[in-house]
Amino acid sequence: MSASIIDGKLIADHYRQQLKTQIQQLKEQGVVPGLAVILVGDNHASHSYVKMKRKACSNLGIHSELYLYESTLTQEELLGKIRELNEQDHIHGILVQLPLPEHINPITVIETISPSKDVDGFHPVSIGKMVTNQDTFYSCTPLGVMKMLEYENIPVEGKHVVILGRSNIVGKPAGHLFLNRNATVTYCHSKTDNMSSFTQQADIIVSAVGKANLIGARDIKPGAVIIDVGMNRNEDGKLCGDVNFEEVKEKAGKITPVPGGVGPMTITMLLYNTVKSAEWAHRNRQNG
Ligand SMILES: Nc1nc(=O)c2c([nH]1)NC[C@@H]1CN(c3ccc(C(=O)N[C@@H](CCC(=O)O)C(=O)O)cc3)C=[N+]21
Repeated sequence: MSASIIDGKLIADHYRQQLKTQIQQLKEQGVVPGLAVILVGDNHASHSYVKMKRKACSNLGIHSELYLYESTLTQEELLGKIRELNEQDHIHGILVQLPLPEHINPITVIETISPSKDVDGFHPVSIGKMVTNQDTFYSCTPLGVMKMLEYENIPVEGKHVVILGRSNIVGKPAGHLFLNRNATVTYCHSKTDNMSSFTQQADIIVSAVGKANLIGARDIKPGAVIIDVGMNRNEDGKLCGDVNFEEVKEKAGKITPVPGGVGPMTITMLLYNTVKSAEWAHRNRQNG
């Protein structure tokens, strides 16, 4: 029995259609959702991601502004720009593309973004609300994973979810979103002894490590749901995830490919958070 492949592009399109309707309704009330994207330096991958994000915005009718800076930009200059954008009513989301140059402290930068415009869900206020199961902006990749499972009608409550990786932007928040949905969560990371003994018990595996072929068929339970958040290049320079797809798909129940899995959902959730922010701002203004 071969796994069914979860089509991230198709699911992303489904949610983008929903967003289109919401954006239309906002526009009828005179509100255009606005996203400011800040990119510092000339990291090639960052430029290509930012391009994808802005294209997705323009396809949906979200206003986007790009602020491009040389890597010599000072931290104070960057903070100044963020403070300016915090004050602008037509900007509902501020995204500072990571990674930043060495001389800029990403924690300070993230903390300068107004929590009401933190569409990446990286601000400590957003994280605190997520951990205490309150409504807030959730980190886009973990949120995209949850929305994918929802679309596929994959049950989460009571299931054993094994998260591989504990980064602040993917692994850690993913565990909290699953916990909020009443899953039993195990985190594995670089110091975990015998990782395979955990993954073999998982109903759902979310891998966000960044190591090609980390997960093989022997590491999973038959029928398990495999969500691959890894982004690696294999020997021939092709994009691949953490999972040995060809091998694992013969044993898994459902599996996401790379590319065309979680990636398109990440961008869709950025749009989702931006629209949510515009709706909140509009409602707050109406309620004075
Ligand atoms: N402040 C900030 N917020 C981010 O959300 C953020 C960031 N910084 N820095 C970099 C990472 C990376 N990231 C991706 C988004 C979409 C795809 C994506 O759509 N990938 C496509 C393939 C793209 C390709 O072909 O190269 C896919 O998986 O199908 C990948 C990666 C957002 N990030």
